[in-house]
Amino acid sequence: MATFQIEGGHKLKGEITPQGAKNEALQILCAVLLTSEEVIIENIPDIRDVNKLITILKNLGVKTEKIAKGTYSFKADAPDLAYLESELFKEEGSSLRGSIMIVGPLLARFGKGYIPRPGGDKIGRRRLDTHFEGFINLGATFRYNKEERFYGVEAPNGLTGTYMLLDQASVTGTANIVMAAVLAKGTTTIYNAACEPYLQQLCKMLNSMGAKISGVGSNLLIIEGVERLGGCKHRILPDMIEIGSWIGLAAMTRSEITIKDVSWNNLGLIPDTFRKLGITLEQKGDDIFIPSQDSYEIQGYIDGSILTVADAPWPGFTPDLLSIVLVVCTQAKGSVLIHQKMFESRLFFVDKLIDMGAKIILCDPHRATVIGHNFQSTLKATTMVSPDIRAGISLLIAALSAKGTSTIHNIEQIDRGYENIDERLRAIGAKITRSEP
Ligand SMILES: CC(=O)N[C@H]1[C@@H](OP(=O)(O)OP(=O)(O)OC[C@H]2O[C@@H](n3ccc(=O)[nH]c3=O)[C@H](O)[C@@H]2O)O[C@H](CO)[C@@H](O)[C@@H]1O
Ligand SMILES: C=C(OP(=O)(O)O)C(=O)O
Repeated sequence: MATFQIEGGHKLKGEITPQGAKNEALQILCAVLLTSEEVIIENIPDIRDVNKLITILKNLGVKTEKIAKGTYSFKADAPDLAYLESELFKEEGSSLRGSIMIVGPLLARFGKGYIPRPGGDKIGRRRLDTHFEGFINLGATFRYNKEERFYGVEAPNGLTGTYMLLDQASVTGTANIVMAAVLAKGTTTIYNAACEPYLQQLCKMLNSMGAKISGVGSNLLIIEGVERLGGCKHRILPDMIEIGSWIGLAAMTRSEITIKDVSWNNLGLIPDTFRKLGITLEQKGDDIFIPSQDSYEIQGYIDGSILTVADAPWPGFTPDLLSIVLVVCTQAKGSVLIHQKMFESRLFFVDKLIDMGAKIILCDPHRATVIGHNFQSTLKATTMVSPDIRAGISLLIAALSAKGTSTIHNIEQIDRGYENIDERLRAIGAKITRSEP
């Protein structure tokens, strides 16, 4: 386990540029399997999960070339499907969540797709029913080996378009079904589709490869199947979760930070949610400027009741920023209810914040009330273990605002989704040291 040592209590200052979006990159990389032609992808973040998926693609026989930092060329003209039945695949495929999205493209193009139970954050139950029900609706047969926790779908005669109403607006589930449907015979209609910017970007990419998807950005996608897809060039959007993390970091450390090139039009409710916590954000071109603020006051509702920040499928507020909002509230003026509706175990990390002196009541696994200190009392440094990626970054933000030197173990969790984070934060004045085991 690698470790960060963080000397907290210092103001930061400067500019930070967000990396490419992790969750978009995972979808886009899987889509390269849909064509035998060259696909060039720009702004790929250099993070653990993405690098693991690139390794899986390489082992699947996809020709991969790094052209420049963040830019790769992929050509899946002669994939080695035998890898899907190897022990190596069982190990590699289960090490991240995003690997599940190779199934749809493989099924569509080669008539079969396999996957071991995928990894990702342990933040509650993470079922895959939506994915497989979608493939079955398109005509695939499904099998699951319970002992090996290995899933398989097959459609030797190809897939056929149909109408389907998803049981939930699953992000990776929608991406998987869309990637299967683009090569199916006839028309597929997907209602209750997820429509995060990650998915909008995936659909744009697929359309540029020759797919016929309409309704992009809504929860009703209509896909007219085509026989083949060609190559394309695609650029990944800035990571909105990183952007939200840096807003939280600026507020908690009372720092003046400019977040560069954020793609404002794709941030949805994120800026306004932080504004409701009293944080000043200014739009300057396509940048976000956050001035140094000695205090930020949580707004109540019009009727005077206490603000709730809750997650919801897009265009609702993303669940991946709730842990960060929670930590920011520990130093706000006022109180808030954080309601994490999607995941059952994502709020348990608040114990660590309580140890640091934060005033938080964990009402149940989904809800926590936070009573902010308004900087009248600083958090105390401590030693902690990062349980998941977003708790990890939240604890790092807490440590940077705390008095004294904190230690965070298991920072591999943070490295899953934040590129070179210690170096980038040191560049704006953070005192962080990494030690490898
Ligand atoms: C690699 C990747 O892209 N991971 C993201 C993806 O995971 P992933 O695609 O795995 O998450 P899903 O969208 O499938 O579901 C997330 C959770 O929310 C629940 N759920 C989902 C939709 C819904 O309408 N109602 C509902 O209760 C699901 O049961 C599940 O527990 O989307 C999640 C939800 O935005 C994000 O946290 C993850 O960062
Ligand atoms: C939950 C997350 O990731 P994953 O789905 O890859 O576990 C996340 O990015 O916050």
